[in-house]
Amino acid sequence: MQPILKVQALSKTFKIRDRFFLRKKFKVLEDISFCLSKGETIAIIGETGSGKSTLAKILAGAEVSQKGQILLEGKVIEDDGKRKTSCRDIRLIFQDASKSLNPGITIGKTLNEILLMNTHYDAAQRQESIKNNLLKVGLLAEHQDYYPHMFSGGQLQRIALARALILEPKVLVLDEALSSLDPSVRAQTVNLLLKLQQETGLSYVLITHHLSLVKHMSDQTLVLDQGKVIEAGKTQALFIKHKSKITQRLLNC
Ligand SMILES: Nc1ncnc2c1ncn2[C@@H]1O[C@H](COP(=O)(O)OP(=O)(O)OP(=O)(O)O)[C@@H](O)[C@H]1O
Repeated sequence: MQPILKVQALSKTFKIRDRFFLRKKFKVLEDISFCLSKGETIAIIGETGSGKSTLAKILAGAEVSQKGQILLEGKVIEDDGKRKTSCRDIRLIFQDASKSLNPGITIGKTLNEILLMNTHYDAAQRQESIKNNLLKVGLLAEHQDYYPHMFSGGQLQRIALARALILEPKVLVLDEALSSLDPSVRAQTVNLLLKLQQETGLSYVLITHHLSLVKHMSDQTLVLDQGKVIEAGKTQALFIKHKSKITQRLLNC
């Protein structure tokens, strides 16, 4: 079966200045490759600074790579640093949902603007889509009239999810998206994500420091160290048998 997402030899270099203000190149990702099937989850783990968030941003089109390809359903969407299509099929959710919401406008308006910019829906269709998406993530239709400060942390993460889902993406990239939630809200959100995955065949790229989430949610796991893949495989197998000391250290956390 053709993978929904295929990443081939993706590399990224940042230009930085060292302490003597000299220009230096810093390789943050080197030759990253993986495949993700429809309805599957891949976890990306690694020590701090290993390049996980940079990879998440590149996948979602918020940052560009320098080399390598990203293919979605067999079609090249990024080729050696050139993004070919819009990023509505791969959506990113990060840790603090409130930071990405405009505090001055209601949730309904935020969702409506996304639909206005990305679809040809008329007003009635947009209203229907907003209502359905809020219900899909376990919120109420009335919540569209609320402002971001009127929600709890868990509800804000659900809004981030509704905002990501409203354009019917194929892949969701969850960059520590569940980390700031307290354990019971996190468990509810995980169940919601798994239910959505079962119902719609969504695929997830899960970036997290929480090993219990990796075990519970992911089919395969990729271990990054200093921008390189040092180990990859089926999650269950990787937890039982791994070769690298870094993986050992991460799994013992
Ligand atoms: N825009 C940038 N310019 C220069 N260096 C950057 C930039 N963004 C990230 N980096 C560097 O790239 C490296 C990887 O950062 P990244 O945020 O991808 O790591 P991470 O694995 O997500 O870390 P964490 O687990 O702490 O979130 C870090 O050394 C970081 O300082």
